[in-house]
Amino acid sequence: MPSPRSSRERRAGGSSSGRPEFLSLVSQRSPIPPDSPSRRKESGISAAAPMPEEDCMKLNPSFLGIALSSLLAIDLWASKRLGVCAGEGSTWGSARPLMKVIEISGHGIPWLLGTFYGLCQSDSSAAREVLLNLLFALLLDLVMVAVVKGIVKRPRPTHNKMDMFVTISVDKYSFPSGHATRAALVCRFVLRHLVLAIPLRVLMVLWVLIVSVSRVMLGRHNMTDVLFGLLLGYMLYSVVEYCWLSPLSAPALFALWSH
Ligand SMILES: CC(C)=CCC/C(C)=C/COP(=O)(O)O
Repeated sequence: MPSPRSSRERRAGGSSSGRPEFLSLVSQRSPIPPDSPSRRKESGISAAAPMPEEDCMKLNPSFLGIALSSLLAIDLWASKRLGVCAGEGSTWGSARPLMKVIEISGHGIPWLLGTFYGLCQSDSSAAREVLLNLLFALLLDLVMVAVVKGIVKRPRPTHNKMDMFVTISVDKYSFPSGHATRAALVCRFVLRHLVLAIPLRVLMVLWVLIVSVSRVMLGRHNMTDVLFGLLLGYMLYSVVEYCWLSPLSAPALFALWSH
């Protein structure tokens, strides 16, 4: 009965130097190209099963790939540690009701209803213009967040309890945080278009920070979801400013709201 070693050698072409790990050394001296059919036969590698390219890439991950995976690992780890209000039994579980009030302050429904109500009640054309654009900004934000969530499909953190007030189907995904985009967008909008005293302006910025931090503390999001959300909301404001609706650019819309 042949020994396992000798049968392995026969498969490899009868020589131990035919083992694939020695091929690079052999090919330095041999005139036969390393990927020629005879070399493959010698090494026992089937011509019908070439080494998949993606396997080679896994062995040589790019610097960017390593940096991204490390960032995501740190993000998951830190977000889990910061999710101190994720459940009633969590470290800061008693602060959960307060966090949920903060959550509602950045929810789309109160902002949409409030803006719509203001629009119906306003009797100055300047106020109507600002509120109509705020309504446009809120709707644009909802659509953009839904599109990105639907494309990225990043699941919510495992420690999140899905007990949020009114959600839509894409809200099972976490990237980006809709609350963070809305808070950043509304903050830029309000600071630009409302004449507010300095303490109120500071309060507005604080509200954005509190809403953002509360998303991670509630366990709803990872930190990168919130950071990207803030960036997206900030940029969306520039789009709103660029597409600003006025009685000149959208007369039909303004005719709808004039009493
Ligand atoms: C139903 C409407 C009008 C808005 C949904 C608002 C909502 C639940 C967003 C999700 O926010 P996060 O992504 O921050 O969890």
